[in-house]
Amino acid sequence: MNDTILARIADTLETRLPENGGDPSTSYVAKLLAKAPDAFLKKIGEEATELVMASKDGEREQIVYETADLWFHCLVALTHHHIRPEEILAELARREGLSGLQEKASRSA
Ligand SMILES: N=c1c2ncn([C@@H]3O[C@H](COP(=O)(O)OP(=O)(O)OP(=O)(O)O)[C@@H](O)[C@H]3O)c2ncn1[C@@H]1O[C@H](COP(=O)(O)O)[C@@H](O)[C@H]1O
Repeated sequence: MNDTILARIADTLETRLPENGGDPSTSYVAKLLAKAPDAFLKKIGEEATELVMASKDGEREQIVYETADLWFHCLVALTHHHIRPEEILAELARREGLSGLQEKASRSA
């Protein structure tokens, strides 16, 4: 049983894939996936820009809202590529405690 919100949303998004019978006339996600990758890439670009603007303005509520939009559209992209959010969480866990500066230095070593 997938009990995190990201896993539950991913489960739903998988049902919207064209090969799983996703119907663009009843589902926003199926509409995006039917026109993959261009449709969701356009939305990711738009939502990222909206987050940049909200951050510039320092509007707390708007930052939360736009980040949710961006994360959601990233989940749609992952669904298209058959990548589960758990893989992203595992990658973040792998990086936990490793300073970005340290990691960058190790690349040039
Ligand atoms: N979390 C979301 C979610 N967040 C945002 N959105 C939609 O993403 C779109 C964001 O686009 P904008 O804010 O730019 O609004 P817009 O201008 O109307 O959008 P466009 O027509 O330009 O694409 C809106 O239509 C939102 O409703 C979402 N749509 C769906 N979900 C999840 O996905 C599930 C499946 O959705 P359907 O496939 O539509 O049933 C839902 O049950 C939710 O859990």
